[in-house]
Amino acid sequence: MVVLAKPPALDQISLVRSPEPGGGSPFPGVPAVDLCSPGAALAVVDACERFGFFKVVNHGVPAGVADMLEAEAVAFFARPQAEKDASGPADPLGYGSKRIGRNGDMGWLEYLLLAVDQGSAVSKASPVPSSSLRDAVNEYVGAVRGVAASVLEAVAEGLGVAPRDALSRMVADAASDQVFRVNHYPPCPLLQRLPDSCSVTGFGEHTDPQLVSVLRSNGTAGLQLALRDGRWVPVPPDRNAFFVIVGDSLEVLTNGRLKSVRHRVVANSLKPRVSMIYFAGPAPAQRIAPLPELLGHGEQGLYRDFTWGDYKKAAYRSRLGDNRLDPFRI
Ligand SMILES: C=C1C[C@]23C[C@@]1(O)CC[C@H]2[C@@]12CC[C@H](O)[C@@](C)(C(=O)O1)[C@H]2[C@@H]3C(=O)O
Ligand SMILES: O=C(O)CCC(=O)C(=O)O
Ligand SMILES: [Fe+2]
Repeated sequence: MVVLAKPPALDQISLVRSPEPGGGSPFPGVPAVDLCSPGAALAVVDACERFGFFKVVNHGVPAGVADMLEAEAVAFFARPQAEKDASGPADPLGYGSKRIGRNGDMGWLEYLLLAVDQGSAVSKASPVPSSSLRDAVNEYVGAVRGVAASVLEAVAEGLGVAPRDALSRMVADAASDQVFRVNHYPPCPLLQRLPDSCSVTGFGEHTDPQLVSVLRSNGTAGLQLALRDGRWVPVPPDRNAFFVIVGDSLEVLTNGRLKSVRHRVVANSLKPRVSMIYFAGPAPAQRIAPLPELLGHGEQGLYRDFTWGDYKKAAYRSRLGDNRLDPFRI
């Protein structure tokens, strides 16, 4: 047996095996959908059923909106540690470094986690380090929540659910629980001392609890997703697209027809990765149960009744990699 000596800086961070090529059917690549094209609704549902993941292209959000936020984020993460720590520790909101959540998960990253108001502005409760960063987040979130709404409308239409806003209105609700996160994965030169088959965990494998998450990153690779057969595949970065991730709540609302997707980020030895993710969650009182149109006559839902508030509370007690839906399955 080969025993790997981990450099001390990585002591508490797990190593991951790099995806191995071969086995299973070949991954045809991440589906790309133009939400304005004819057939978009069916393409969205097909991608969500097969992968729980796709990318939105030709989305109409000006590149400058994301670039401005990325520049602000890079400037913030370059500040002295003590200044960044003044916006933390993340519990759950604010600046966090290496620790993810409250239950011992660790990754090679630092981040800012913020709550978003209905006016798509960062909520007053979130510790935002500067007014220029706040302005950039507000402008970006204002645009990206429109993408999330269009995706949820396409899902409803593609599944034949009426009205078309049956899902998107859960996120538009005045009390909806929207979260925004900027992750910075610094280069991890220590990786070069590990065998090629090994990587360092940036963000450990997990599913997102919300309905959908909309992710945009810079051009640095690292995101991977688990295919339905359990194989991990890398997602080529595309700074001009938004990646959409199906979350646990959408899985339940569609009675398992769309399944949430496990994903993770591995560290890069040379280049920093910056990602920004908008998590579209419903109001705490929202009942998360299969939409009646998606249940056949007399068919039972696969999950016991719960509200988003119940689920979020349970999620925050879980470890990142736990299968959080399991206790809710009938
Ligand atoms: C370990 C954890 C971090 C997390 C809360 C949790 O207890 C389990 C879910 C995690 C997750 C994953 C998706 C999002 O990044 C996130 C903000 C969320 O809503 O659920 C994180 C939570 C977090 O980092 O606080
Ligand atoms: O940083 C990334 O690319 C993905 C992070 C992620 O999955 C998350 O924050 O939930
Ligand atoms: Fe995630």
